Amino acid sequence: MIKVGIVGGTGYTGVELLRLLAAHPEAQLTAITSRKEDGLPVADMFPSLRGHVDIAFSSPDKADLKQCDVVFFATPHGVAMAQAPELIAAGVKVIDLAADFRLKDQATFEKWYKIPHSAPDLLEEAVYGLPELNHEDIKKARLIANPGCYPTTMQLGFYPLLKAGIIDAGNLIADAKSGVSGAGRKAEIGTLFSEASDNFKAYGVHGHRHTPETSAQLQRYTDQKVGLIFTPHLVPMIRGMHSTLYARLTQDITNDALQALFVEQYKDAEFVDVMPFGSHPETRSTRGSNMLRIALHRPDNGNTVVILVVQDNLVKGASGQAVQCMNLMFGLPESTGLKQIALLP
Ligand SMILES: NC(=O)C1=CN([C@@H]2O[C@H](COP(=O)(O)OP(=O)(O)OC[C@H]3O[C@@H](n4cnc5c(N)ncnc54)[C@H](OP(=O)(O)O)[C@@H]3O)[C@@H](O)[C@H]2O)C=CC1
Ligand SMILES: CC(=O)N[C@@H](CCC(=O)OP(=O)(O)O)C(=O)O
Repeated sequence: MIKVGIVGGTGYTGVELLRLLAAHPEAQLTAITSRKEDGLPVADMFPSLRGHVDIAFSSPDKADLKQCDVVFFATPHGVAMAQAPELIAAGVKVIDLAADFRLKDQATFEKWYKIPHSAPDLLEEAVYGLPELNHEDIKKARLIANPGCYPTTMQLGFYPLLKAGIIDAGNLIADAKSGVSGAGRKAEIGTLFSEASDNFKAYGVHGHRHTPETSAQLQRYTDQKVGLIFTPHLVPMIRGMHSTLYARLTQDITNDALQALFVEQYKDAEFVDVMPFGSHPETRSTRGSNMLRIALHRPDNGNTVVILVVQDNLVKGASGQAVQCMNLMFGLPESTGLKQIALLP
């Protein structure tokens, strides 16, 4: 059994990790931290876990994380970088759901996250945890930088076209919508029911930290200079993410050939569903599951491809993806414990 620790077990990605790992046949929940709930049985806070999780929260300074084989950090940016060096030196694998190790360039990280990086020596070693594109490196990794939720949709949507060299990489556009759980469980005015429900708005239009993350990753796959305009929106639902991506074709290609590119690229990807050309994927078709669905469109058969991508921000956009990485790091089949079918309605 893989002994698992979770730092930040009371947040939304933390409890999602608990839901997935409690049902994982090879994982043993060993330490779960909370600064505020030290000693409280986990299932007292989350009754959905009664009968499945029988340990209590412990404060991060008391939790013996070094006895674990892997520790997930489901914490705000800046927490994992403080503890990862010691854990890794002790032979513990680390999976950070925050952004501490996602950007290789320290200055870019500090510019966007406005905190000094305390473990820059680990930036080079960290492996970006997007299994569909980084499978082999993840298997060997000691430290995983789990991708942001929006960047997962943007990368998996643009990648086949970029790799084929048939789009203008300098003019990528992503118009994306997230459910409110994307902002986490912490108390904030913007996520109050009366602020976020029956309402719809864009945010971060002049610049969002997921733009440099996505651009830096996409840049690995093309010689052209990547240019990305990304506009996130908050939609009045709890879970779910819908990204509408636009790319300009630079070569003649039929719709069948476009579709074939995506089908071929993801034929072995258990968690990417390339739907029939012209489909309209719904966020609820991924709710609670680790599946990401993609559908291609070509308005008026012109030179713009529209790529629709949906996922559950808490599963494929965060905790499910992190468990997928754990499976690879420990030599397990990638889908172990991740076969949940989406909830409908
Ligand atoms: N929500 C989402 O859809 C996604 C989130 N992420 C990223 O995952 C991370 C977690 O997000 P989310 O679960 O939404 O956040 P939440 O705000 O819901 O939870 C944060 C958790 O971190 C703990 N925590 C906060 N500060 C510290 C600290 N200094 N030391 C130790 N623990 C701390 C909190 O617990 P306590 O106060 O009890 O200690 C809580 O359990 C974030 O970095 C987020 O950006 C990534 C992709 C998607
Ligand atoms: C709706 C909402 O607020 N979403 C979050 C993104 C969540 C995520 O992926 O976060 P990290 O990259 O910070 O880990 C945001 O836009 O800040």
